[in-house]
Amino acid sequence: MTDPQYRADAPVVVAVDGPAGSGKSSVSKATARRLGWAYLDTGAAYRALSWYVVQRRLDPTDAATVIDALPDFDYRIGTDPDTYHVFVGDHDVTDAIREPEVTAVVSAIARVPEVRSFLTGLFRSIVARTDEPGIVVEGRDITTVVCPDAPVRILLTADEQVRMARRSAELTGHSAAHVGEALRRRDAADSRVVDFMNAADGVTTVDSTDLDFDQTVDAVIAVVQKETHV
Ligand SMILES: Nc1ncnc2c1ncn2[C@@H]1O[C@H](COP(=O)(O)OP(=O)(O)OP(=O)(O)O)[C@@H](O)[C@H]1O
Ligand SMILES: Nc1ccn([C@@H]2O[C@H](COP(=O)(O)O)[C@@H](O)[C@H]2O)c(=O)n1
Repeated sequence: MTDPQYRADAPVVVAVDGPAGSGKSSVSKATARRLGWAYLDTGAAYRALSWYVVQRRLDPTDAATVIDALPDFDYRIGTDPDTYHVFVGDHDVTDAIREPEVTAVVSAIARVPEVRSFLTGLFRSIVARTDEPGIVVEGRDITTVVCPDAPVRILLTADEQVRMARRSAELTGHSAAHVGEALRRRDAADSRVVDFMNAADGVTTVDSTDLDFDQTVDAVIAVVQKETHV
């Protein structure tokens, strides 16, 4: 019997994983824009849930409390790379979810299995509802858990020192040492939950250590073209 979720015009999925600061969001967004496809930032959902928990003055380290918050978590995200916005209820949290207070607690929220399965379901339904011919989906477990059957699966990486330097260049008012330490700590915590440092079978590694931004987007698009002939 045909899967009821099957659509003959289902979007081509480009799954992108990688560590913090590897360029997943910016490179995936630029790739989607160049292809005229949709873009889904999955980290934004983990961040928005963290924002919601902090706003409600709940304890982000208490898994039961976080799980109890899920049914009321009213989350919406745009998938147009040019008009990308994130909402929780009526609040536009697009900028707020990038604040260091939110980033500091997101790994604790992301390690809760019930949170992961709730958000994985949400991501899959957003992908299934995409009207564009393709969608670039980026995060930590897209190539392995969320969309393991995607025709294009990429691990986007760069040396830790390079990632730290790129991240601290965009955060004014924070010391490079502090930014670097926060990035390293978050990667260490996140890698206990999912492996985004090593490419799973069939996943292509794009290492941007020695590439500039445009060269990295070109490299990702070359993988998409090779795998899908678009
Ligand atoms: N190849 C590159 N050359 C130079 N700068 C880059 C390159 N790729 C990404 N950047 C820059 O590095 C910074 C981090 O990129 P981005 O925010 O996209 O990373 P990320 O992997 O999504 O990080 P996080 O997981 O922490 O959200 C951005 O300022 C981005 O413009
Ligand atoms: N597929 C994903 C995506 C993200 N996370 C968690 O969210 C945090 C924020 O992600 P960014 O990509 O916006 O930096 C990240 O540190 C992870 O804790 C995840 O677990 N799985």
